[in-house]
Amino acid sequence: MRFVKGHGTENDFVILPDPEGELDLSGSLVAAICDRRAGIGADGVLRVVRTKLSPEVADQAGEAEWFMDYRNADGSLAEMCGNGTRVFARYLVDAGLAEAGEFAVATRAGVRRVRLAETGDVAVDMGPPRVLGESRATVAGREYGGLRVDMGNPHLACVIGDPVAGLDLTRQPGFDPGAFPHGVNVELINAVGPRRIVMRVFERGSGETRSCGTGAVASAVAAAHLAGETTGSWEVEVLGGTVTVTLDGRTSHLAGPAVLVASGELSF
Ligand SMILES: N[C@@H](CCC[C@H](N)C(=O)O)C(=O)O
Repeated sequence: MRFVKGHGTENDFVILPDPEGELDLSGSLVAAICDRRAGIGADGVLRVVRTKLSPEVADQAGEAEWFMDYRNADGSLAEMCGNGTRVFARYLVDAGLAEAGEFAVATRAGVRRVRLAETGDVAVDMGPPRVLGESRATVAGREYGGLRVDMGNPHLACVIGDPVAGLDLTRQPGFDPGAFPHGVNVELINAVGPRRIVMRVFERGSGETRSCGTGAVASAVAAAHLAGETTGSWEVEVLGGTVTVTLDGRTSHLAGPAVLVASGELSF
């Protein structure tokens, strides 16, 4: 099985080209590939398959030729992955499957438009964030209030007003299962300057990761909400670098580096 490895601000993925949809990608195979000692190691898998051959998103085939079939490191499915979409776009162009410039990608959360800049950055229109109210997360016995933000996938974005570096995110933060029946990605955020925030994230299905695109947008939305703003650009510092989130009142954009670092043959 061919694979390519890539990352967006160190949110890393194993890309599996499967244009004709022939791969039987079980949850246990995904978990084995993502294992950082016995496998390649990654936060998730991006299967590259033609949209028209994927019944769950075939209605997007008129707009997007390729479907980003995203799986978390534990093998679970997720609706959307912001950094994954950017790395997926980089792969499509490098593999000659899409023309550089602007094009659409199918995801479980709907069509997302991506744009490759000459600088090497990849930007994606992430769609309108939906703010669903407030909730609470518990980290190492301490409760934090946060905003529930739906980015196609569920987020609880908590601006904690303190540095996030020392937080223990080795375990899943506590959350209200009534508010998040399918689990949640939890962001802990500190505002460090005008429209500049530092974020750490515990991802549903992957644990703490060094970046999360949907989480960065949810975090910018939470910081904006607290500041009484609805539009503007936020620099979001994550463990793996910095991404830029732009909110325009209608939709949201995520931009940052997306690179491919290796390719090879899997013997699973
Ligand atoms: N890292 C991703 C989000 C991946 C999915 C998430 N773990 C979930 O289960 O919703 C991103 O960059 O958005």
